[in-house]
Amino acid sequence: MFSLLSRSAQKHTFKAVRCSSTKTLDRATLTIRDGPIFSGYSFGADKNVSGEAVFTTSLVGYPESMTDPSYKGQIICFTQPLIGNYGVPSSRVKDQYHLLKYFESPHIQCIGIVVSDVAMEYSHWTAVESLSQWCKREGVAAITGVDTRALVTYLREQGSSLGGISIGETYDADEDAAFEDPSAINLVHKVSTKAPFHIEAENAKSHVLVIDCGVKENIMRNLVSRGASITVVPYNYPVQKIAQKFDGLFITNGPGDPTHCSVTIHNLKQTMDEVPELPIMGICLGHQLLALASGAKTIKLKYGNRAHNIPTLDLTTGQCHITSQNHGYAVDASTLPAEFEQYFINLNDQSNEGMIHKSRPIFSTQFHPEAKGGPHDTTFLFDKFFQYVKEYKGSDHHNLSTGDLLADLLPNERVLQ
Ligand SMILES: NC(=O)CC[C@H](N)C(=O)O
Repeated sequence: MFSLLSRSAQKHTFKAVRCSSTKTLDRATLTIRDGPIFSGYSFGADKNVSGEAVFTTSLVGYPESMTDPSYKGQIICFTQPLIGNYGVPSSRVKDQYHLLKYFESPHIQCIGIVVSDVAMEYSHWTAVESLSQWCKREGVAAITGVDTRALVTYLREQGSSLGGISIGETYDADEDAAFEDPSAINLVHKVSTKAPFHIEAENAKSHVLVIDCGVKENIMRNLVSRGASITVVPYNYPVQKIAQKFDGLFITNGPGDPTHCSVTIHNLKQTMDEVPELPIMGICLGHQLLALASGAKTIKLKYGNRAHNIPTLDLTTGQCHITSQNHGYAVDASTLPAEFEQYFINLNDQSNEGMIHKSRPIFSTQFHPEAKGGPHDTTFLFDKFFQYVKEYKGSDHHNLSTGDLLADLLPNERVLQ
């Protein structure tokens, strides 16, 4: 059994664990700030990186997770011991909505990955390259041969930590480069669209405004496939000025500390004040921003929740759903304002997983109902949102006058379809 002493007291070093394909690979080291050091082998870009080291226990879905903009600036450790065996599909394949079929964004968003044993050979009918080739091509550091059980034990005991991957034969732990802390900056600014764009649904039944804080393709797919045309705007777009022209408002997932998005929080608050009947749904960062705009507070969790099988209780029905999650922050349920109630709670750590307005068509979830890949237990929440949209469209409150909206909104639009 290893002892997990702080690095100032003792730098605990783990030798590379046995893994396949190491003969041809360069040495690499994963260092946790004030924590252990792991020797391994590089199978990605020849590049030293640092960021927040987080772990996910999902068994599949590494292409989707690595392209999820919510992982921006993070080093993902996969606890599933063998990663890469089904290769990587093409980023060029699109679906009928012109959305990426296999990825959540066009590029890898995390800065590095850590695995116990990478599969350099792969087999899958959609695969066009190996995980190693993809990481190299995208400039992402990757280390194999790491005792991921020891790493996760450390992260669970000490909490989220900064880490660095360095490539090379010799590594001197005393010459650590400064660790970059991605939570110190507004990562949403890096991943949000720079200009509004529009996706027209065939035989559109509604028009939804989407605030892009780092949107996943499958969130847009879940909206458009339900007959909604969507207009997607940057995270800092003054949505309060145009919200009354839409049938609903959606706030997406995104990276980093939600409190950095003060402009989005301000805009959301004004929108809720000025268009009180507007249906609103938020996911993950979208949930946190909606909570902050309503007056609640967020907290940083010790090590976050990243998995595809987290049990979550729906407090309105008593039903448990298995959910996909990827977050390091959470809404402090004790600070929810009186007009909201908790919607879901996490059955592992009791943290807040959603809120719902007591009288208005507004709700949000910390977990991911769009979950790609899977599970799909909670996609009914998109149907709930569109039920709200339908009722709003049929109500007196909503005088839709789209008119020249798109022309005003999208001077240099990227209209898809
Ligand atoms: N997936 C997300 O939207 C993540 C939300 C936020 N960045 C967090 O880590 O809590």
